[in-house]
Amino acid sequence: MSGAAPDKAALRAQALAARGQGGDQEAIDRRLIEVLTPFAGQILAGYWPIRDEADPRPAMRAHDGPVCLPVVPGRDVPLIFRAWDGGELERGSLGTAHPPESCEEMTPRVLIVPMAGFDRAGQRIGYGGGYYDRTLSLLRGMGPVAAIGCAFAVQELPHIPAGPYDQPLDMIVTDRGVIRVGRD
Ligand SMILES: Nc1nc2c(c(=O)[nH]1)N(C=O)[C@@H](CNc1ccc(C(=O)N[C@@H](CCC(=O)O)C(=O)O)cc1)CN2
Ligand SMILES: Nc1ncnc2c1ncn2[C@@H]1O[C@H](COP(=O)(O)OP(=O)(O)OP(=O)(O)O)[C@@H](O)[C@H]1O
Repeated sequence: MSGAAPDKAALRAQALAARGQGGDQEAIDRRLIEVLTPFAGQILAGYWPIRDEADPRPAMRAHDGPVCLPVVPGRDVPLIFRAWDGGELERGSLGTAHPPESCEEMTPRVLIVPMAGFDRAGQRIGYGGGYYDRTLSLLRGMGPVAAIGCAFAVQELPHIPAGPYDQPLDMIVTDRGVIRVGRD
């Protein structure tokens, strides 16, 4: 292995281990709320954190507009999103929590995207299901979408090799700053 580029599984394991160190959650809250201000009135997709993921819920609660959460409808298909008004959630099979079927399905215009790892070019690694790649590809085909990655700064990796399906992020918010992809 020496000299070879680390593969995605190794990068994912490295970033997830680093995630355990955590970071300044309040700094993430502040920055997320700030970058979301221009999206007032638009539909925001957040996520319900699993284990020690950075928590986007304070920013979701502060959003001035409709908020929805992802639902996994099955393997190898895009996520769908259901309205979340602070009500009860159901447990999903992958350790997720999502609104019940009675909640309206929505098409978000801005998404806070969970990440295992990221790099400064806006490439991201998730849990490996390809869910956000498929979802962003679909949404971007329908109109303008802002994908905002959210993670602790310790989850940054020097370089993530981009595959053909990988959808880059537009912005990354960490406890140490905001990375505006393509504008730094
Ligand atoms: N909070 C959150 N919600 C999300 C995602 C995510 O990454 N984070 N997803 C992003 O695609 C989708 C769900 N996809 C997932 C794919 C795999 C696993 C998974 O491997 N779960 C492990 C636990 C991992 C851990 O705790 O660190 C498991 O259930 O064993 C979870 C979600 C939609 N919702
Ligand atoms: N639009 C797509 N069409 C077909 N296959 C796809 C698409 N997007 C991703 N995939 C496949 O999904 C698999 C997982 O992709 P990847 O490792 O990039 O997931 P991830 O970004 O870590 O996961 P997630 O987005 O769920 O957090 C890969 O085999 C990839 O080829």
